[in-house]
Amino acid sequence: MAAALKVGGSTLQARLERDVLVAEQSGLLAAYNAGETGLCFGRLVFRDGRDHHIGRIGIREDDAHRTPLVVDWRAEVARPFYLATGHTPMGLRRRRHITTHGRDVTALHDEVLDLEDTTRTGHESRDADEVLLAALDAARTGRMHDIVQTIQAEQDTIIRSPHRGVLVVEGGPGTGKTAVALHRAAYLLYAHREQLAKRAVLIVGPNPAFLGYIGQVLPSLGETGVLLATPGELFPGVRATGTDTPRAAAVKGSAAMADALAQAVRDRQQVPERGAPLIVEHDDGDLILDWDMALEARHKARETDLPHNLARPHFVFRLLDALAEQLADRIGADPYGGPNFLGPDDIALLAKGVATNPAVHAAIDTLWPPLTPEEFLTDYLADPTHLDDEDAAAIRREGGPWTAADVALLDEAAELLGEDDSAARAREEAERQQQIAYAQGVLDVSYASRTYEFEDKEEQDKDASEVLSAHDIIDAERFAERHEEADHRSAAERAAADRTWAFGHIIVDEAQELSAMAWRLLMRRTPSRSMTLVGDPAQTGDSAGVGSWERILAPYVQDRWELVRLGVNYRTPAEIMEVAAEVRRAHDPAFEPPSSVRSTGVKPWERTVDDVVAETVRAVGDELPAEGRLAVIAPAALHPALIAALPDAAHGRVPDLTRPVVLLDPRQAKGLEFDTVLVVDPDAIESGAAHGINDLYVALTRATQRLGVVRRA
Ligand SMILES: Nc1ncnc2c1ncn2[C@@H]1O[C@H](COP(=O)(O)OP(=O)(O)OP(=O)(O)O)[C@@H](O)[C@H]1O
Repeated sequence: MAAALKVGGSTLQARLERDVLVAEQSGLLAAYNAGETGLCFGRLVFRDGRDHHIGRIGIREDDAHRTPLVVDWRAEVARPFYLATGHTPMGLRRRRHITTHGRDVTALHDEVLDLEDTTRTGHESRDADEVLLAALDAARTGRMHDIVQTIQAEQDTIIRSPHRGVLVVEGGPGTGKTAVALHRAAYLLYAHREQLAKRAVLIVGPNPAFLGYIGQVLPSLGETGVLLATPGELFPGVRATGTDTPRAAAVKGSAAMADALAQAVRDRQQVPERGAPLIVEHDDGDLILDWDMALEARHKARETDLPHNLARPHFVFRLLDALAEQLADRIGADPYGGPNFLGPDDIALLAKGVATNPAVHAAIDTLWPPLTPEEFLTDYLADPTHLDDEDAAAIRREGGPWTAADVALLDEAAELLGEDDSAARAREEAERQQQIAYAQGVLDVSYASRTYEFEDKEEQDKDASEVLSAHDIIDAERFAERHEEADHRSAAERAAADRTWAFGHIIVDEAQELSAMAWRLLMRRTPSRSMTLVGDPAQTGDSAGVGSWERILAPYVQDRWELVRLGVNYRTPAEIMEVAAEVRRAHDPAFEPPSSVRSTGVKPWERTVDDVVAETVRAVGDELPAEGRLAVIAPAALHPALIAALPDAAHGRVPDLTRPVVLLDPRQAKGLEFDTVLVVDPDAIESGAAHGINDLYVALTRATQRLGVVRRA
């Protein structure tokens, strides 16, 4: 790859070749890297003698038949690895789990599924879940790992679901929703490589720390055609660094904003006041742009139903015509009432004068200005209209950085405004013509070399006529287009820079957190409506439930969506889950958490103290695992004191989760997990936000081993 990147040359041909090479090499590199960890993790021996090794990627022998050596876990033939049971062995005689460390095999676990088979390997395990439990018990690293070795049957069904529309995956904490969604992306990329590699997959997660946490999973499976983004990163060129009050975010996210913005765009299409026309100085006499004239032009422009910037030329041309006509009428008028003195040439000349007068354009611009989404929204937020007074006050802002909620509004504005890209298109067309000329040159060279190749041959003419050269089957225009297709960055990179990109599939984690305006944005990014949504009503700020999925999805897909549920908690041991469930039961006595797949025998502790910071520091000292990670989850207000007292803890907007101790607020902790978790001042977390109980529930369910609660006296 390094060599490929160094390939010099500024010609189009050299650049194309380099880009193709780099794309190829980076794909290969991802596959090789994936191969370094757990390349092969399973083996299936069938009763009929078939014997397959299963791995993260498929590998074939370099023989004439390209014999499979390792079968990709996503292939149909690998399915019994995840689904076969003693009850339904799916033709299996035995299933082996192979555990490796680097290039060494460190453990083998065999399961015999054919009871008549009496041969033994000595690796038979008594507990079928041994490999799963070992994976769940392992020390955390601060990065999510793939689960291909231990995908459970209920998860496998979702990962391979043939459903083409919107699939909603619901489940309590730690049920593997995120893991399943990521593996589904990997599966879809495998099963529909043709469509998806070109269109890329978008994964939307709640915050940058979470994206950092899950970012390695797909590359570790050899998949790179994926773009990860938070909802605040979905408008190319804009970085959302500001924050909104919860009230402002709620107003900006509400569906009513779509109408308000549409109205506000119409407000920017003005006409002069009646009786107060605009007077424009012009060499051939002042021009009078009045109410009537502008109203007629605006009516015609709006009739096109085009977005603001695209309808604008219609408005401009109508007015230019009307003003030229006004001038002609005035100059050429016959005082005795006869026909106009001016001939068509004179009129054309007058029209040209009007159309090239900058003052005319400046006047028209004040009525129907060309607008960028950024300009428009900045103005709108300074003086929000078409909202009730309280809502308007909540979002009013003069300048300042963009927020995540603004991003959906910018996208909405971009739709309403449209982009007048005629200048850019003219440039592109000129470039295309250049490429065609270049391609013609290449074809001419190939034609010349064809004659040369056959020069020595006796029956030169006959042979030559039977051999098709590039020249015979392709013309210069098509040749140029082909090169253009092979050109450029990866699909994911192109997608990241293009607001109008249509993704092949979108995965949304914490989907119930998204606002109505954010849904509008995401739906525009996936015209095919191929999506996997992940959420848990009990962990989100919304009063959710199936009803809310229907409310969100029905406007876009009617009833073409499917809900699946996961019911087993793989992360949190039973002891911790009991504490978390108790907290919820105080509000909802019937609450049932997902059942934990394991228990550790370690009970969570709780201490009530006056000085929560000092107690937290002591607890960090006591609880810090020898291996693995510890998180302190505390309300944001306590962070300055905790940062001072725990100087080694990672903290901030995107904390480094691979450090031994990390300080987070409850919202940042969403989706993450740690060996040990200390929850500080739970009462403040619970009362700190509208759905504080959900935030506390999230905080209490992040640990894989130990939980401590430091309560304020
Ligand atoms: N089949 C499995 N094999 C091994 N580990 C698994 C399996 N399923 C889930 N896990 C592990 O369980 C943990 C929880 O998974 P994940 O984060 O996907 O859950 P979640 O439902 O998204 O949780 P939350 O809603 O609480 O964020 C992860 O460490 C994941 O790797």
